[in-house]
Amino acid sequence: MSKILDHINFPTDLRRLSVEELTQLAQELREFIINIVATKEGHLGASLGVVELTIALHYVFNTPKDLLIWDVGHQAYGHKILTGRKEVFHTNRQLGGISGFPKRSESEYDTFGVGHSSTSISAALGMAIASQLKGEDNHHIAVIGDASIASGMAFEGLNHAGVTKANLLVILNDNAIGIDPSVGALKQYLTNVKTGTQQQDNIFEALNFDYSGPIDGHDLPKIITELERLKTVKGPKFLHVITTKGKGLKQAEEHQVKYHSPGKFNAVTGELIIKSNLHQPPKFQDVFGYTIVELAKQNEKIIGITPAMPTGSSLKYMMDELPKRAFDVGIAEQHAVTLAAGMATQGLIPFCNIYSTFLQRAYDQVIHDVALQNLPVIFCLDRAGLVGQDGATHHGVFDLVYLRCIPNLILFSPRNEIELRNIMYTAQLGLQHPIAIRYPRGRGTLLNWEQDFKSIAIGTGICLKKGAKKAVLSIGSISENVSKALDLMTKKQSLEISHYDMRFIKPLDEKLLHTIFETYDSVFTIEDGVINGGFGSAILEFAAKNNYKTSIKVLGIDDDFVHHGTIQELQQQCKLDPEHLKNWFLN
Ligand SMILES: Cc1ncc(C[n+]2csc(CCOP(=O)(O)OP(=O)(O)O)c2C)c(N)n1
Ligand SMILES: CC(=O)[C@@H](O)[C@H](O)COP(=O)(O)O
Ligand SMILES: [Mg+2]
Repeated sequence: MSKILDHINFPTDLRRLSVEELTQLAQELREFIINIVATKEGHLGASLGVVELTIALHYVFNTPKDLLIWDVGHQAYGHKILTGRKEVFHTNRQLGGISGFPKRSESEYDTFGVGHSSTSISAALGMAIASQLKGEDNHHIAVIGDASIASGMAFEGLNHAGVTKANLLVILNDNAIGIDPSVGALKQYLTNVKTGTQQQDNIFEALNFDYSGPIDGHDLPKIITELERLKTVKGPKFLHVITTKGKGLKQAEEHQVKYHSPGKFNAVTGELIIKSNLHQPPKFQDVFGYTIVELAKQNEKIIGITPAMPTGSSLKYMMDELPKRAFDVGIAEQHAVTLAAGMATQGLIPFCNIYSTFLQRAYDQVIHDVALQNLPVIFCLDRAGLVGQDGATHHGVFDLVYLRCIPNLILFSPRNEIELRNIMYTAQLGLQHPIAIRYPRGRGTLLNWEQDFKSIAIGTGICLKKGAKKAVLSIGSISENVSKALDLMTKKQSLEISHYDMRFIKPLDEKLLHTIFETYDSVFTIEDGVINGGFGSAILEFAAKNNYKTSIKVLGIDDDFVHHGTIQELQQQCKLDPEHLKNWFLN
């Protein structure tokens, strides 16, 4: 039987349908998303939850003239499929395929590039003010989730919008969960609104928004009627919509955390296709999670902090075992950093775990609140380096550069699980400075990683392999590719090359560097971050300062954004895979 979706490529097509047909389309769109995500992987629950809302928005509003902005954008799969990308949706997040997030270069319907949360209200307000100034009468709609609206940036946008006459509609997609359960007082407020037990004034009305809702976000006719009404209301408007994350797939509704981004699953039954963990090295995240619990049981000053990523970072283990000492503060990176700083002033030892890419949002807090006051906060920067399919918005490739320039901050990158454990151990023994420990997404290399702790002397690198002529200096887990590159060489070739794991980008092991520059004809540096200002730059600066004339080749990520693909594919693209490294070292 022919499907309605077969005939829908753009919103103009769906605007010809009856409301009954739209309901059928919603069913088909869900199936389409499920079928493709089941094999290609990606974010699932969020897109399933907004199927009706997506259809209603494109039905009622004149997109792309009316500007629609999806916050984070992980929920925009339906939007992509209905705006010209149905035929290429199977390439979602794959190398050379479409992005998992809205992206301006991909479609005129993607009005704003997203990936990091809570930007939609500011962006939509900016567009609305621009339209006003240009004398245009189009609509501007920000769709934001209940976890994302609790972030500082979103509040800043609401605060400004409320004193404008901008033609702005903020739609709160409230499914009462982020990746993990939503947290905080605003979440409680929204629950009270939903259950009718809210006693105080409506927050959004108090901020001068025309508030409506809460309405059932799966009731298509109701949403359409409400959006039609809102189209006629002037100034800033706020619609509160209640949805179910994972709607339409039983397992995704019942296990919303897991099905946020479930990996491969059976499209018919919803069952996950689970890869065995047996005889596999652990994920760095789990090493962090188990180690912090182990250390915290011995040292009562240790605190764990995550801004909204307890499952992803594995801080969840500590939250389960030591709930009074582990905090999920919601999507609030800036707050997480300054909260840690406050705790450190009182003698606590905060481990503040933040994805490298999301720490970008708390840069001033790292400098002003932590480093300037030299407070011994321990930053654990997860997802450092290339992260894979999330792509350009999420790669943690800038941290070495943006952290290296900050006085007082120690910067370390473990090459393996044991080094991660040992630096965590060392850090909680009592450092005189803050430290950032950056490690990658995914598995390490060791099966026997649960060894007794040994402290690491700050500012020391180590030699992993001795050779005669050339020295390769690596930082962090990319060291594994260097070892593999050496394995690809003939014995004679490999005998020429030494390999050092410098471990600390700051302070550099200057004693070791003097030995290296006095010994070898040429030096290679390698890092899984951008090279303009990172580890290689630090080595170049050292060599220049000390008048070494040795040839230095800096390997890493060029001055460009890296898009999506598997980590292996992207390493090849950046010429950081073992084969390319071998060629660099031999030529
Ligand atoms: C600044 C920032 N911090 C953290 C994240 C990771 N993250 C992506 S989606 C998400 C939860 C979003 O929840 P919500 O806004 O409620 O949307 P839902 O997934 O429920 O639709 C989080 C924490 C992010 N993308 N950006
Ligand atoms: C949309 C978003 O920001 C998160 O869902 C992110 O994709 C999580 O990344 P990990 O899968 O690496 O935890
Ligand atoms: Mg939510």
